[in-house]
Amino acid sequence: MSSLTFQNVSYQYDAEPIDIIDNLSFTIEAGSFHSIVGASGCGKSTIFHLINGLLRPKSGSIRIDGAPIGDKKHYCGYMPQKDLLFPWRTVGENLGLPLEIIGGYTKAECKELIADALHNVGLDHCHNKMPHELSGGMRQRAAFARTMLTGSDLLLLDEPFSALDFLTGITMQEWLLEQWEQHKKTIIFITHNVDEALFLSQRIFAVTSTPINQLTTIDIPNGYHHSRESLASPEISALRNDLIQSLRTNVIL
Ligand SMILES: Nc1ncnc2c1ncn2[C@@H]1O[C@H](COP(=O)(O)OP(=O)(O)OP(=O)(O)O)[C@@H](O)[C@H]1O
Repeated sequence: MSSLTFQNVSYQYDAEPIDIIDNLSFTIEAGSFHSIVGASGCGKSTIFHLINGLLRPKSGSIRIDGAPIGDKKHYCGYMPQKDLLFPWRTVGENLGLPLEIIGGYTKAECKELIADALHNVGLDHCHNKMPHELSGGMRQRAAFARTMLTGSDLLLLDEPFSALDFLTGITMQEWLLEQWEQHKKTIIFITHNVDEALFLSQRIFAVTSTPINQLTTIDIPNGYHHSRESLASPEISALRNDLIQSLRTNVIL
């Protein structure tokens, strides 16, 4: 399991004269489920790109288990909003990608790892299918399986269910919780959807300032059952109202 620490991190895009992230510090404990919720364009994906190394902070440090990310390899799996399965590869071949990147696996080992990963997400029968033959929910499960095959303990999930219809979306939320409970990964989940964050998370980081110089922390009470019924409880309803109120102060129109 991996913990993550941002220490005084700042970032601005070269094309933009202003900071997107300004002296931001926070910690995420190993094995936890955090959501980041915030208005469109506030910098949530930028935080992910700083964690996965696509962007480098202008100042400050990002550490995994206490070590700078520059010293680490294959420390996180990243699942973007669009599944980005390669349309010319079968589902099985798509899942094999992270194994090819990491290297060192025999053909037989790859075959077994891919078969296990497909089984884990309920897609045993899809190994030889092309991505366009899958439904939206199946594609997201395949993309999640591919992210799991990075072998990383830290998973960054960027709005993975936002393009799905409502019922598929809530089914996928329940499925993701089961995956988290089973595999004990550290998950950071970006969403615009307040109820999705309340349903899934142990802690929510709300982006309530631009540039992002702090994250407003909302802790979900211990003993919360992560069920649809609990979402309607007075305690969670009060949290929902607080969260919406604080997010509204930062809407960029
Ligand atoms: N490559 C880039 N070059 C310049 N500016 C960028 C770049 N990528 C993002 N930005 C700007 O940085 C800001 C934050 O973008 P980011 O994608 O992190 O926001 P977000 O909160 O993830 O948005 P959304 O919820 O809409 O996906 C936005 O103003 C965006 O226009």
